[in-house]
This record gives sequence, C-alpha cells and structure tokens, in this order.
Amino acid sequence: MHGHAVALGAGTVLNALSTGTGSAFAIDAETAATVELDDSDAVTGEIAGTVDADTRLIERCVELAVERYGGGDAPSGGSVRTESDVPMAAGLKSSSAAANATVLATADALDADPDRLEACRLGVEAARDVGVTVTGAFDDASASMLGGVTVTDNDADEMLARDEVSWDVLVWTPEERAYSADADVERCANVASMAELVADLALDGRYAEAMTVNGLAFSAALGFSPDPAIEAMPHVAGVSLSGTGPSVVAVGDSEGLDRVQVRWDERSGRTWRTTTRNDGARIQ
Ligand SMILES: Nc1ncnc2c1ncn2[C@@H]1O[C@H](COP(=O)(O)OP(=O)(O)O)[C@@H](O)[C@H]1O
Ligand SMILES: O=C(O)C1=C[C@@H](OP(=O)(O)O)[C@@H](O)[C@H](O)C1
Repeated sequence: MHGHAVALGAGTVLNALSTGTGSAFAIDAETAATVELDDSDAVTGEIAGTVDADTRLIERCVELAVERYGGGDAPSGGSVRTESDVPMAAGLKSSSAAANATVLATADALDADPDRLEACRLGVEAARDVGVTVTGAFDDASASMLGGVTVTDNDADEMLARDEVSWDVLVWTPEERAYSADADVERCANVASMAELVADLALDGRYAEAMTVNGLAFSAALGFSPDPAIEAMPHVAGVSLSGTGPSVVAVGDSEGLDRVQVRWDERSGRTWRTTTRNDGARIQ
C-alpha cells in the first residue's frame, strides 16, 4: 500500500510561544513524503540527505494516521521517507511540512482523502507526542496544510482567521539551527504585551506590519540580532525573525526585495527568493 503527498514550509507573522496565539504564511518550499504500509509491526522513518536526524515525528504521524484512517484490518507497520526543500530547524516550519505530508501520504496509502484541517490536527498531536513543539504549532501546521496566512489559537487548535496573500518573499537562512523545543519560553512570555499587539494587527488583516513588530519583539527575546530586519525595513512591507529563528523573512514587492537581497547576500548562510502559496498541501 503506497501513498505520496506534499506540504509547504511557512514563515512567521506572530510567534505563538508568548501567548498561544500564532500566525504564519505558506511559502513555495515543499516537503514530500512517501509512505509504504505493510504488516511488519513497526514503522521506520528516513529523511533524505541526513543520517542521524530525528525520525520520530514522521513515524508517529504514520502510526496516528493508520489508527485514524485504517479501519479494522489496518496494516501493522510500514516505512516513511521525506525529501524536503525546507531547511530543518531553521524557523521555516520543516516539522509542520513533514508532519502534514506524512499524514496525507498515509491517508493516500489507505485510499482515504481526509478533511485537511482534521489531518493537520493529527500532525500537531504527533508533534506534541514526540516533543518537537512548545505549543503544538497549529499556526504553522495550518498554514502549511491550507496555504495562505492563518491566525490560530494553539491552546485550542482553533483557526481564528485565514486569508490569501500574494507577496514576493526573501529569506535569509544562516548555517546555525534552532530547535523549537529548546527555545527560551520564559523570555518569550516577557514580550506578551507585544504579542497581543501583533495579534490585533494580524486579526485586522495588517499582516506585514504585524510581522515587523513580531520580529523586533522576538529577536530581542530570543537573542537574535535585529540588524537584518532593520536593514530591510525601508524597502519591504514586513520583515521578521521566523519562528524561533534563525531565518529572517521579508515580504513585499520584487524591487524592494532586490535591494534587501544585495545587503543580505553579504551575510554568511543562504539568501533566497520565493513567493507565498495559497493552495496548501496535496495528495499526489
Ligand atoms: N524533512 C523532515 N522529515 C522528518 N522530520 C522532520 C523533517 N524536518 C523536520 N523534521 C522534524 O522536525 C524537527 C525540527 O522541528 P523544529 O525545531 O520545530 O523546526 P522547524 O522550525 O523547521 O519546524 C526535527 O528534529 C525533526 O524531528
Ligand atoms: O513549537 C511551537 O509551538 C512554535 C514554534 C515556533 O516556530 P518554529 O518551529 O518555526 O521555530 C513558533 O513560531 C510557533 O508559533 C510555535
């Protein structure tokens, strides 16, 4: 029984670590998952291009999805392999993209075509089970699954708003990695009043301004330099540290982003261009 699906990476509008309310937007970077189900009594995971990466998230996603969509004589085991354009633990929602793609690929292997939000909640449950998240990251997971920009309550796994956006996007991804599970949650709690302001802006549809305020607050709270954002601000609609970092994302028009790219190209790491996506994850 074979299944295949693709889900999207995302950038941050509001980091949920402070208040539980979060917001993210899907970008044109994809993670693909291929699932084979059998009666081997165990699920094994593999992440293309890595040797010692943590495969527990995708293995747990297969287990939960088989339980949910498999019925009475469900297969007892299988394998899952992901291939991803989304850099791991760089703030661009690699975990949400991997979980969503794996849940949908498992459903595909079982000939199911689940409701996308329900499938997304299953990936969030898997992320909580294996401890790769602080709040469950329903904000990131819903943007990755549905496309567009979402605003969510991560304590209740509820959607507060969803919109379509069409921005060019510039991303700076330094070499370092920052696992969400290691983030300093207490420092994030200190900027709760700023996070509330960001949520108000986002719920008003002022996503790009919300992002910029978020970036200043959370780069300070999490100990990242605000310099890349300050350089970008005169030329873009919005710019923020993405998630718990280290990537920084800027959105706006192409000419403004060109000007910022010249500056960010001088930094170590990778500066790359993409766009927002409004179509979300798909079974293939
Ligand atoms: N392509 C992938 N395949 C399987 N698991 C992945 C993949 N990418 C990320 N993960 C899981 O997500 C974890 C990183 O999550 P996190 O620190 O939240 O980073 P991000 O901000 O990129 O989501 C990894 O340790 C791994 O468990
Ligand atoms: O683990 C979590 O609960 C979260 C992690 C952060 O994202 P990253 O995983 O991109 O760092 C943050 O932006 C999100 O709102 C919630």
